[in-house]
Amino acid sequence: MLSWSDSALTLVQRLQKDLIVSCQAPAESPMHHPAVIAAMAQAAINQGAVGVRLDTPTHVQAVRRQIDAPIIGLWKQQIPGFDVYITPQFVQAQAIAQAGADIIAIDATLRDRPDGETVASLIARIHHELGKPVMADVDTLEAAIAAAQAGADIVGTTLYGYTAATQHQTPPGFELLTQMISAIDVPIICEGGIASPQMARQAMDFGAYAVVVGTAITGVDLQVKAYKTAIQIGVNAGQVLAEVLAKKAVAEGDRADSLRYRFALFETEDQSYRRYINAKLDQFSESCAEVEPFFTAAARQTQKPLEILLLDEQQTILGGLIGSTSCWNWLLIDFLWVHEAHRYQGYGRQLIELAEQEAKKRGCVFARLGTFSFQARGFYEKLGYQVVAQWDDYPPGQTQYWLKKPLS
Ligand SMILES: CC(=O)N[C@H](C=O)[C@@H](O)[C@H](O)[C@H](O)COP(=O)(O)O
Repeated sequence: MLSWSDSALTLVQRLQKDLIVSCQAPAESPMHHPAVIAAMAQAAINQGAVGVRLDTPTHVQAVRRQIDAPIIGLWKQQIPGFDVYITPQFVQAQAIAQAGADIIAIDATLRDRPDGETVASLIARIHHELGKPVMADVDTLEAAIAAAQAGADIVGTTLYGYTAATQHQTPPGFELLTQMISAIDVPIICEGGIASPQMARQAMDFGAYAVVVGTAITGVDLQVKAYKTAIQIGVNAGQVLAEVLAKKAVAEGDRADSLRYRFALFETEDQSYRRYINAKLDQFSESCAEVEPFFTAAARQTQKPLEILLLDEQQTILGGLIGSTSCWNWLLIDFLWVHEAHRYQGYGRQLIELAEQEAKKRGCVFARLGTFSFQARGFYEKLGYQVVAQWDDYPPGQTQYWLKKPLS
């Protein structure tokens, strides 16, 4: 009789040198329905995909009823206080296995995990208690090596570009893929950001064991949005032009080539001109090779709000810090306020320190903020911030200061 690890091997071998289709949809989309996911999975298998990758037990169950091909199952769950979200705990792995998945995908990044579990202990439990092979989704080479040592049956580049450690990278992670292939002896699947058949071919040429493609094949919502945005920039350009021509010019003249130009002063609530000029400048920045990865839409989408409130027992807001962590590893503090009855008790300091701690967890290396001469420059300086610029007479009679602090 075959042991479970022999049958796991046979199962993994069914994926070799071929295409796996990820059939997932955003929770708020009408596509996020078991019947729709099952139809997508069936269509993928009918066209020759060797396996599918699915989120949630309900979807795994619906697809299992229809297809025999290997299912890589996962369950995305946000656990408060933790960033790992792909099957973060054993309970989700168990539910996914019971729903009929053949391989369980887990987050195997080096980030903190709930339940005092480690990647190694989770893999061991999935192997021994559920009898299923594990696909370890990673972001870095270190995580890949650790996952392989922990007994992962497959390692995937899935989380490259999606974690603080890799937020400046844009999938597909071909470089990571090749590093993983030379460093570890476990099948490596290239997953994430494969946007065309040519890219899938490229991943195979780099030595991937198999390729998982999601959005480019089944991501109706994201694809429509991307097409729409691209078209919209053009449409806005047309609108901008029409409206510029219709506006009263504040200056006009003749160019050397005898074409007329005009400058139109806009006073409008409409944000489309602002967005248009912004998008054009971003296009320029993306075209500068040395900074291109920092300006891609995917990189900029990694900017995350960071908001901390100080509340009393009745949940009344006594203070707060509002900011964000930028995609370029900076903590940006926009506002800090503490109710006047509660000042000078260390709450402001705590808000800043908590924000810095969280920002460091997200990989930030600097913090920046602005303050006015009538506000709290001394307070920030005591916390290690240094003035790097100032605007005098802004507002009249006052000065605005910009301060910076290294977070290391
Ligand atoms: C990062 C993350 O949460 N990835 C998820 C993992 O299951 C899915 O949302 C992706 O669609 C899947 O990895 C396939 O990638 P792409 O859709 O780029 O082909």
